[in-house]
Amino acid sequence: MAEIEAARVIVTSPGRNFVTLEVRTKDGVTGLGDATLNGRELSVASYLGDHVIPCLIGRDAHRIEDIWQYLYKGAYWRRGPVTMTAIAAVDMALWDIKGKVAGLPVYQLLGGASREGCMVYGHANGADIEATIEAALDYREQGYKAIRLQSGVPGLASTYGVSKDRYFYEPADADLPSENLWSTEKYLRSVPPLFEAGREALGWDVHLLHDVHHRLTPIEAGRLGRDLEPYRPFWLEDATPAENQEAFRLIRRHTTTPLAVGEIFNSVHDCRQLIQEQLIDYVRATVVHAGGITHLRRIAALADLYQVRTGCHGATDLSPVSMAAALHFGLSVPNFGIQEYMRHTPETDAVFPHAYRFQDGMMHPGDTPGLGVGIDETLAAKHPYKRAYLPVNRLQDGTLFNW
Ligand SMILES: O=C(O)C(=O)C[C@H](O)[C@H](O)CO
Ligand SMILES: [Mg+2]
Repeated sequence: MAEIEAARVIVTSPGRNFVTLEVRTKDGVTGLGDATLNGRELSVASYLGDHVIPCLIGRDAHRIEDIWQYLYKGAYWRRGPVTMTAIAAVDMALWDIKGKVAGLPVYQLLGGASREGCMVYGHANGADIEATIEAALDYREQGYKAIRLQSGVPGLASTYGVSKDRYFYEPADADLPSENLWSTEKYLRSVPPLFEAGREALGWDVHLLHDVHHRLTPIEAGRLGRDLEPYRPFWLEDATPAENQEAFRLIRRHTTTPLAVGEIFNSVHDCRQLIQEQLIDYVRATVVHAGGITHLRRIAALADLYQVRTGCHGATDLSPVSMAAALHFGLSVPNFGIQEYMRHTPETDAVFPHAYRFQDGMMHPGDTPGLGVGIDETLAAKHPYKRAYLPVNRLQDGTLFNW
């Protein structure tokens, strides 16, 4: 028995907001879990502080599955990003504790390494094709084996995924949601030339990826997928909103470009049909928003039956605690595909010292017992919470559109 004596929520903003749960046992072992929900951070902090932590005190931290079921079924209100992020934070913290008590890195508790490291993809973006390709060449120089290409769209003032800073793209950019303008026609014309230039400059030994960010209808996505086929993209991400999972049947009918979706999923039920009908190739559900390591393993196990691989979300709003958990998961799971790696700023890395490392396009979680991430609370306290929102997106006639 590792009795839970206390738990608390730490909110810090070293360049961007992070919500972290710390769980402590009577023996003084602590575990960390990420509870960050971009733009809605304080709702999870309250869910944990007001409703979850009181139920944790006195429980056995080793009973990870039982506590997961207790928080999921016991709340009566199932699923949803706030609930599943809160459960994820508890789950990560408990795996961290179990690893520390066992003296083993979490991936060893999950069955051990299935590979030497996790292939990651970096983000190359630029205002135009030339700038994007220049950034991509830089990533290749650093050893990346997979690069996401996002470029400004000619005729549109700003485009999602294209930052002012070369390495540290931050989508939650304002105190109230900023507004982007969107034109599907202009966008659809801009992507094939980007990939043509990408193959010309980078050759064929690097994987190229692209994120549509839910902005196309299924038939438009089918056309884009088909137009990109000559350049063999690794995947086309979030081609259309996935609340209606059947929509992906229409895309599949028109293209063999591999499809990835799921960064906003929070449960296996969000992707059950997508997986069982083999409508996608990669599922992007992630540790922090899909119920922790415990639930993500369930999603991966279902996906494995249908030859769907993992491709976990890993943007900057997923804290280093999530990145570590994703790497322990990715190293162990049989059907790992790729891991997104959007680097954190040096300020974030200083608040969350970690054991994971990048080398030659691959990442490894390290062999420190537990997840291998700490929190420097003195430093964290110097970065108070600052409200920040993701932008909204409108068509040129003012219609609010998908983001
Ligand atoms: O990393 C990606 O693929 C994204 O689409 C980033 C998201 O916009 C971001 O994480 C939202 O919080
Ligand atoms: Mg995305």
